[in-house]
Amino acid sequence: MTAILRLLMLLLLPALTWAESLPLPIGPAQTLPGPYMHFWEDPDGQADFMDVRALPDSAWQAVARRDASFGYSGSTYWLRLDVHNPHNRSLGWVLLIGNPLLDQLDAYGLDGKRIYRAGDQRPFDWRWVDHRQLVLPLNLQPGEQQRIWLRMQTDGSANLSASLMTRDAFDHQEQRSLLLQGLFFGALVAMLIYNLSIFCITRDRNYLWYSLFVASFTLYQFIQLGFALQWLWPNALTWHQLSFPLSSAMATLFGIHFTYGVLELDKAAKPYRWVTNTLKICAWLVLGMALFGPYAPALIGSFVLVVACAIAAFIITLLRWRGGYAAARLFALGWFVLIAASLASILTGTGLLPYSLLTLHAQQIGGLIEMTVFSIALASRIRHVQEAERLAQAKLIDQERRLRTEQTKHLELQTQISDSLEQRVQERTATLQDTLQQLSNANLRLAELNRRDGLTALFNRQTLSEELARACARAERSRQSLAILMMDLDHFKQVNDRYGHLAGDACLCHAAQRIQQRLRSSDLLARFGGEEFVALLDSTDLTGALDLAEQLREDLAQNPCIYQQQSISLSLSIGLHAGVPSDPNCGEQWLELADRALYRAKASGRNRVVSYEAKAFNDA
Ligand SMILES: Nc1nc2c(ncn2[C@@H]2O[C@H](COP(=O)(O)OP(=O)(O)OP(=O)(O)O)[C@@H](O)[C@H]2O)c(=O)[nH]1
Repeated sequence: MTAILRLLMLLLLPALTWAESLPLPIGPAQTLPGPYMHFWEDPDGQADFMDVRALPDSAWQAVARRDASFGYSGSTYWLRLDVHNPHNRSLGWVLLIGNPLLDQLDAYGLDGKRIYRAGDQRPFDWRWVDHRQLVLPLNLQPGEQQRIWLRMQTDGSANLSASLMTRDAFDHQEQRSLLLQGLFFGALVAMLIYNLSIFCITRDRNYLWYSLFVASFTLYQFIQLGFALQWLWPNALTWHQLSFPLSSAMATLFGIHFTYGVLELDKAAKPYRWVTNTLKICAWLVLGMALFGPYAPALIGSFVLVVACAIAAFIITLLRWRGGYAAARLFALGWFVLIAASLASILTGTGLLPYSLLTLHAQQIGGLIEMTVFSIALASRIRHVQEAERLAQAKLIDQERRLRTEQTKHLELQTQISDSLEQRVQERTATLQDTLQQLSNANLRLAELNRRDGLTALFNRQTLSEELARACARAERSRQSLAILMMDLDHFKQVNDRYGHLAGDACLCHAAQRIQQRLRSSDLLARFGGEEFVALLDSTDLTGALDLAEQLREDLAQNPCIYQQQSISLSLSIGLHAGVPSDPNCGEQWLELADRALYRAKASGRNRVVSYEAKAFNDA
């Protein structure tokens, strides 16, 4: 009976045990081993494998979820997993730990007594399989059951992200994964080169900040996905540890610079700049912490910074958008995607979000979308800047055109003013010249009038004196004869008395006219005073002078003055002197001699001509 019971127990034991054991999958499917796992937390991390094996079942707790995720506690976690091969052949399986940032992962029970030791704080060549993630090979014979113990210790997210699959399924998934990762990093590198090229061409610093942002984000992803330890620094473990928060903080810092520049916050209100500067300081603090501080706070600090900056950038972008900055629309979308992706990634890391391909690669997908959106936004910004430049240029051309029109108008006006000024000056000059001419003519007339007698229009006595002096000098020089006739109307007082003064004036004019018309144009006739006239005869000798004087006397005697139908008879007494002057200043003297001859004519009975002769006048 006991033997039968023992046999039954032996037969049932695998079935009972298999109830808690994970059947190894077959085909392309992969299994998440979480629900079959139990864990024991070792806060001090002091327990060794023997201690853990000796733990009672009651010490173990079921993970009870598809992935084993314990957040950022810093404890060491032991996990226990029973697997069995329910198939009739051995396929070769892989337990893939999809979190390459686990500091240490030890596995017991994989391959006899060999202990699998790996993690990103262990040299890369310790790994059994040369892979960026932690790949634990499993080989179970048909019907075989095996218990695996995993020891997980990390300062980062204690998230196992384990999945179980056949070796073939793993190889297949790996090919697909590498293709996607290649596309992902290829896209990032293309964006980096594209934006760097634009920076080199345009010298717009926003493209440099964005390029640095993309470069840091690419490095961050390269580290997070395990490529960096595999390919870049397989043995630089300390650097590898700090490089993760460092690259995250760098990406954030460059993202802040990029946002600041691209949203033109230097032109925006002060609070925008305060917020940005505070975030920059925080980014530098996290950078310092990553380089010189403990890992876990630096890592959490970098995550908090990413979320804070993404939220701040999102809000600032929205405000700028509302403020009329149209280019902010696409940036807002980019930041929103980054926030969602970062939150999903961080929440997965803390275990609050369940493990899935989407949550595992949320940051990659979000980052790629965000980078693409930013690139589009930057490209549209180029168009915006070009459009603004075109408008500014058009405005400038318009302003220049208007300026030229104004200039032309101004020039025209200036020409008009200058023309009219010139015309006015010419007119004024002409008027002035005319006035001057008139003045000169008036002066000439005045001078002429000054030389004439007002009543008879004959030369006056003053002119006679001047001309007499010139004539004497001329005659003396040329040895030509000169004659002076002094004429006086006889009994003119009686004329005045009888006919009146006006009649007397008319008689004076009549006599002047009669005498003038008998003289040559070169002779000069002047009114000497009252009813006396003097004639100055150039180149005339005594005979010629006596002859002319006689003609004058006779002419006046025969031609009375007719005044108001009255005939007024007039007679003329003439005294003369002629000869070649021996002294150029003989004028006044000769005048006196002619006057003396006139006196003699008057005394001799009037109406006669008497010539001055020295002998006859007792002057010899
Ligand atoms: N109407 C007029 N009379 C004048 C002018 N000048 C002088 N007489 C006059 O001429 C007269 C000159 O008179 P007298 O000197 O006595 O000479 P006379 O009467 O001509 O006598 P004799 O010369 O001796 O023949 C005066 O009555 C003057 O008033 C003048 O401009 N107009």
